[in-house]
Amino acid sequence: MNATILDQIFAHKRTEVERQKLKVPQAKLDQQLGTSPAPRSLRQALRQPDRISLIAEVKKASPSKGVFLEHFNPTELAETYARNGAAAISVLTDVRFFQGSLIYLRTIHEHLDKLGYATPLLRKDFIYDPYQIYEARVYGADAILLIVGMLDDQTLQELYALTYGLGMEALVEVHTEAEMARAQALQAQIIGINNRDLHSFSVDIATTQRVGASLPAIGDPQRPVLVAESGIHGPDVLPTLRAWGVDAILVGESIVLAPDHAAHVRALSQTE
Ligand SMILES: O=C(O)c1ccccc1NCC(=O)[C@H](O)[C@H](O)COP(=O)(O)O
Repeated sequence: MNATILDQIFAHKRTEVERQKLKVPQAKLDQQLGTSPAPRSLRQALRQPDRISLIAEVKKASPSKGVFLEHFNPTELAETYARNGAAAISVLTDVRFFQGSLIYLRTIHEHLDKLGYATPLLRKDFIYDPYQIYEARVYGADAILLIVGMLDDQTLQELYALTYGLGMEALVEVHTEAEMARAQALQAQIIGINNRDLHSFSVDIATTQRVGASLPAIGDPQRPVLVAESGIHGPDVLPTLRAWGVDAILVGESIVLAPDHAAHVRALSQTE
C-alpha cells in the first residue's frame, strides 16, 4: 500500500522531535517548567449551558490544501479570535506540513496576556512522545491534542496522565466508533470527533453524529465535553450540531479564508 500523507507526517514528526531533543534536552525543559504561566481550563471554557463554544484555529496551511494565508500574522489572528468571542484558540505547531511553530504558542500567550485575555491555548500537533507534552507546557499551552488513531492504548494512557500531571488538559481526538470506545475507556473528559478522515482528507459532518452516538445521554454528568472538528463552514450547521450534543466546534479553514475574520468568528461564536 502507498504511504499516505499521514504516514509521511508521522515519519517526519519522529525526525523533527529527535532533532529538537538534541537542541533542547529534556533536562533543559525540566528547568524551564517552573517559569511557565499557570494553565487555564479548556474544559471549563468550552462547556457553556446555552451555546456551542468556538475553538478557533491559527492555521496558515494544511497538507491537503496548501497555504491559506500568505500574509500570516499569528498574534494578530489570535487577538481577533479572542476579541470576537472564541472560547479557546488552537495553535498548529507542526512546522513542515502546517507551517506552524511552537514559538507562536508563546508569542500568542504573551500578546493575549498583555491585552487581558485568558483564552486557553491548545497545542495542535501530532503528539506521540512525552517530550512534546513538556515542550507544550514550557511554551504556554493549556491543553494538547492526543490523536487516538496514532497511539496504542498504553502510550495514550501515559501521555494522558502526563498531560493532567502537568496541569494541562487533553483534547482526545477520534474519527471512528472503535477509537471512540478507546477514548471512553480512557475516561477522557474532552473528546473531539474529527469529521476529516486524516488518511483520505474527505470530510463528513455526519461523522460527529455517528461516532458520538455511543456517548452517555446529553445532560448525563458522565458525558464528556464533545467537540466537533473540521469542515465547519458557517453558523447554519450549529443547531444540528447542538441537537447531536456538541459542546464546542474546532474551526480553522473557514475562518482563515473568510474575507472578514472577526465577523466569521462572531458568527461561529454566536455573539452577533
Ligand atoms: O487540515 C488538514 O488538511 C489535515 C490534514 C491531515 C491531518 C490533519 C489535518 N488537519 C488538522 C485538523 O484537525 C484541522 O486543522 C482542524 O480540525 C480544523 O479543521 P478545518 O476547520 O477544516 O480547517
